[in-house]
Amino acid sequence: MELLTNIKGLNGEIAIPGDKSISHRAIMFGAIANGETIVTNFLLGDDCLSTIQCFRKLGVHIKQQDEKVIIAGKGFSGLKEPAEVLDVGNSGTTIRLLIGILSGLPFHSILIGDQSIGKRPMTRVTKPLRTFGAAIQGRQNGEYTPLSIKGGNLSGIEYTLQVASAQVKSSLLFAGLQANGTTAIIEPVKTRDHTERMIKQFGGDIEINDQTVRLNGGQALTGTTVQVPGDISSAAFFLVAGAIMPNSEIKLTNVGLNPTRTGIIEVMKAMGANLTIMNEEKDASEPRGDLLIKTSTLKGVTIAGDIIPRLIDEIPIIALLATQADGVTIIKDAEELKVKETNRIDTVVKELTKLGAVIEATADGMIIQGNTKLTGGDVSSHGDHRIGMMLAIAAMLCTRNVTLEKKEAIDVSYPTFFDHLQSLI
Ligand SMILES: O=C(O)C1=C[C@@H](OP(=O)(O)O)[C@@H](O)[C@H](O)C1
Ligand SMILES: C=C(OP(=O)(O)O)C(=O)O
Repeated sequence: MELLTNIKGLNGEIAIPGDKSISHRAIMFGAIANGETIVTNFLLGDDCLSTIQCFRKLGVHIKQQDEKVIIAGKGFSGLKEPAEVLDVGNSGTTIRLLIGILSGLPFHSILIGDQSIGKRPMTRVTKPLRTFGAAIQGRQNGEYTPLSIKGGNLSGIEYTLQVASAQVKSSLLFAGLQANGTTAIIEPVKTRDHTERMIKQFGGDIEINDQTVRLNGGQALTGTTVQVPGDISSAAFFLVAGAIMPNSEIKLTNVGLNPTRTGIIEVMKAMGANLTIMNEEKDASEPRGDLLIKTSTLKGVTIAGDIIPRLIDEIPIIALLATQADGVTIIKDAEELKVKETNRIDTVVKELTKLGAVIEATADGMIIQGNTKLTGGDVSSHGDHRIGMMLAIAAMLCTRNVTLEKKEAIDVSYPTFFDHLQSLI
């Protein structure tokens, strides 16, 4: 598609669509709890729709009407052996969390996904889940899909995460809920805590002590109402757009502000962004508020260490932000970018370079020169939603034509992205 270029300002207000991580988990907890769960502001992205389809194949009755989803939960024991293969599409969250759920269930299931999923590492979950007692097979000893799982009879374990990953932590917590005894997960670096919050919201008991999360198996959860806040990872594209475009002022409403996700706000403020948080609701099960962003004068920073998991999905758009700041920006400790929908170090560097950015890949991140003029060219999302959206924002600063290949990838997390962008012009 031809992207919009040469834009002179963005103004208006956007209600950011539901959070992807929370939408997935709302379906999963709704399915394993007893009784009805009602989810509002559910994200209608392809990834979350894949989660719904998988749980339907596991025998769960799920009614979806636009952003409202009603799940008839019957507990873990209400899940039935699927007669068909479970297809997670492009969704890493769906597959890794589902493996944890299926590990506790006494039946056989097969999990597949798209080409990108076929390259993403699964040993990070399959190895500790085997220690719980699950039988899991797959290519390269359980590293890659297709995976086959025969679960049941789990015993709780104590496990220190080898990578900072909320998907691994959550997968093991789902297994722990079904295991005999106690499960303890130790996180060297804190990652998003939506699973822990939702266990409490569904009436479960979970102890969080510094960086150790502990729960007992055999707990019964109860269905509830989940009001999904807007996704800060989606808001990030418009935060950056508002900051780097001239004559801009954008209000983003109902954005999730869970502290394990707000690294982008801290980095933008450190870079000098004219960003204000308004109408904060701190006491909700998931904190939320509105964000106001205005055209900003920015400076380069170093982004490294414990903040990385708190902004991991925002790094492609932060790279674009850095091209418009004064000075150099260095991103370190972000090797995990290599195992996302694409190798996001390579795809960011390759595609932004085509548009005129000066950016260099390093072993664990990138080095971005600031104050660069973006020109134009033919770019591709490589099938990665976050790369596609970042390029669409970059194009608005370009002086020549920009075409985007594989724009449909954006439907994974933000199907209304282009409508929202257009509404600001
Ligand atoms: O738990 C989650 O919902 C997610 C965790 C992160 O992945 P990792 O756990 O692999 O870091 C993130 O990149 C992904 O988009 C969603
Ligand atoms: C990495 C992402 O998602 P997932 O791991 O669920 O595919 C993402 O949304 O950026």
